[in-house]
Amino acid sequence: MNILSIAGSDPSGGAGIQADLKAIAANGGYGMCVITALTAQNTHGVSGVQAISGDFVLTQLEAVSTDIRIDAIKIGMLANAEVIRAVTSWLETVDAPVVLDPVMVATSGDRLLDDESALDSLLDRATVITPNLLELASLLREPVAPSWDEALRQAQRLAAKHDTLVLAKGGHLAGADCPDALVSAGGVQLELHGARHATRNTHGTGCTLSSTLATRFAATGDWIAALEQSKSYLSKAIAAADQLQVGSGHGPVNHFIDFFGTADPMGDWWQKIQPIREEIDQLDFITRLSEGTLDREDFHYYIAQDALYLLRYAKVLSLASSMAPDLGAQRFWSRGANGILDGELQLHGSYLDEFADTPSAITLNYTNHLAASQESYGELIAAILPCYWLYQDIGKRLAAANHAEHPYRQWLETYASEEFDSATEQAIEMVRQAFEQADPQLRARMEAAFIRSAEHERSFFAQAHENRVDFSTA
Ligand SMILES: Nc1ncnc2c1ncn2[C@@H]1O[C@H](COP(=O)(O)OP(=O)(O)OP(=O)(O)O)[C@@H](O)[C@H]1O
Ligand SMILES: Cc1ncc(CO)c(N)n1
Repeated sequence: MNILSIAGSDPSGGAGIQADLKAIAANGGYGMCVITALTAQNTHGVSGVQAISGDFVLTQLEAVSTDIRIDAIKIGMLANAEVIRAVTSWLETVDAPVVLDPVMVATSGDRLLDDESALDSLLDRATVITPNLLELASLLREPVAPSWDEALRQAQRLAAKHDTLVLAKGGHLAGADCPDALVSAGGVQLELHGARHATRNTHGTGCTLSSTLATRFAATGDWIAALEQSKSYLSKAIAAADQLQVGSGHGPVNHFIDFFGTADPMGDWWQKIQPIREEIDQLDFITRLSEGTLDREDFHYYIAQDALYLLRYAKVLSLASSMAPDLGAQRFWSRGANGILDGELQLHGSYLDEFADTPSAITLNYTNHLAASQESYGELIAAILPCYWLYQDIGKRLAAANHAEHPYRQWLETYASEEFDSATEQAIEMVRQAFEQADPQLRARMEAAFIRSAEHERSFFAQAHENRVDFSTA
């Protein structure tokens, strides 16, 4: 589907044609853009506008339409009457559906159209007009609707006046709800209510919604389905906006959230290792440990290997501490290393006559993977994380099976403590922060390191029963 955006440029990338191209691509369309104006703007506001001449807007439009099939058009900022005349005359030569976002002021309050009445000539050609509450009132030359019900009546009047559909947007209303409604001359066709996300990063929501609507209509041929899909996409993009950290004012929405994970990347990782978590739960080692029927010998084999693992793991935590970007993280990983050396390993020692000195192949593989992840801090702590998170998760279930006579009572208690919960939560947060700062390549490496460690955890638990592969030297 080829979608043409006719709009202004926002060099900060969150609104205008930049937002349109991102939204069109994220929704499966091929985006094209004819630029009507250059703006100088950022997340705080607009500091300059330079309109393109009507003639050159027309030259751009003709270059596109004489060569490329256009499946839908989205119109945004038009700057002035000259540009509007150029676009209106060109539209007589094409019959694609038009979503017209009557952009008059930016989210920051800056004006983006010098003569609002000039829009009138274009409204009849639109298929859908998408005004916010202020633009709706302005197009009708009426006062701003004081309530959503009145906004719906205004939308109906505008639809009747121009024989179009009107998408009334309630983003500027006060309250927890963000309603939108598709209205025709006959009345409301579809009303959607979405939760208002608590974020100041809503720069470009209107641009994103209108270009998504054009794209989804080109794909479905149905305005109702197109609006449902568009609202759901925009809501996800707004919910994930704070992850972007672009600028210090009203930042952009997160257009590609569906490509790089759900709103919480850590939740997404946890989902991805679900099959591994299930396998661990079903291992003989875990079920027998929980029932208390695990052979002493198997338990000792595990504990001996785990002691060897922990000695190396403590070194890896110290390394993470030395690579940490801030004091809080440095202290956290260092405390983790100390906790192992002074706490967990004491417990292991209490089960063992002496520490084994030969790591199994499985133990060695896991610690080698940790050591191989030290190229960057993000990757290293992603590799470290499953050891916290899986033990905390499994620890909860094991603790539920614990009782005074349980042969492995002390071990079962260790990983179900509040301290371990809190350490796990902090470790997840450290990784989340590193992930948010990482570029896409590092994010991919972090995720791979995390999943690989989870796989090593499974093999580690399984090794007492399944494959005791020992290297002759280690
Ligand atoms: N905080 C929010 N949480 C959820 N949805 C929101 C939020 N803010 C705006 N929206 C949605 O964004 C879309 C655009 O609405 P709005 O009324 O803000 O349009 P606009 O003023 O044209 O946008 P812009 O601010 O980009 O110019 C609507 O679907 C609205 O429901
Ligand atoms: C170029 C451009 N178009 C539209 C908007 C509306 O948000 C904006 N801020 N900038």
